Amino acid sequence: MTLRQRLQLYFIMGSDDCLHAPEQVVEEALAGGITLFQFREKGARAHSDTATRALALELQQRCRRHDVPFVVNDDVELALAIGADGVHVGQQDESVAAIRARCPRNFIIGASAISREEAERASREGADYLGIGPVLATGSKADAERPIGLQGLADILPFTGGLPTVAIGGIDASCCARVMRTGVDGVAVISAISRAAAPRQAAAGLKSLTARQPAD
Ligand SMILES: Cc1ncc(COP(=O)(O)OP(=O)(O)O)c(N)n1
Ligand SMILES: Cc1nc(C(=O)O)sc1CCOP(=O)(O)O
Ligand SMILES: [Mg+2]
Repeated sequence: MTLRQRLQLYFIMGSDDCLHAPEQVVEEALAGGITLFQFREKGARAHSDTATRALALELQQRCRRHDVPFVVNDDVELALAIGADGVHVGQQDESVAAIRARCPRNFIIGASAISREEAERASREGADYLGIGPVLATGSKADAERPIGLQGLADILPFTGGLPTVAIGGIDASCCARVMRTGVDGVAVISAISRAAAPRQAAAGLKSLTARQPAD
């Protein structure tokens, strides 16, 4: 599967995001068909460093068993130390160029963009994919910027240098199909799966809503 295909249903999660045990939520999300996972241990109830590493290793094992790549948010050192498949960084994090210079060749580097300029820079610096948003209002990121909306998302897409893209921020089953019609390769979600009463069914529902039809 190509990275573009891997972005179809990108689940992001840390212990602070979950209604149930994180291991259980990830297991259900994997069973429901997520195609990429990002470990994002942030927030008031986030684990200590030691517990974070232990949880990362546990979740990584589960992703491996389902052949789903495991990406770490922000923490390049943790990602390299545990042999993660990649890292996702935003504008406040280490630059894509600096990470590219010190990481293995096949290491996935994802970058956030909320504007044409940020998308162009990330592409120039060697990012492998872009997370574009917030598209809609989100309750999962305390310092999120103002949402750009579906039109804002569509306006950025011509300036991604052909990189694979994923939309993020406030996406759930009610808007997923509309988001996909902008032309992104997939959606990245936290709460639509992590706070669902039944994460497996939630993931499976999103998976079918993000599936490309042959004519697309
Ligand atoms: C796929 C994806 N897109 C965007 C983000 C946001 O990254 P960032 O702006 O660095 O914010 P934090 O997630 O670090 O709070 C993401 N994590 N994943
Ligand atoms: C982690 C993150 N990054 C965003 C960005 O726009 O860069 S929005 C976001 C939170 C996404 O969570 P939910 O699916 O619950 O809205
Ligand atoms: Mg970050």
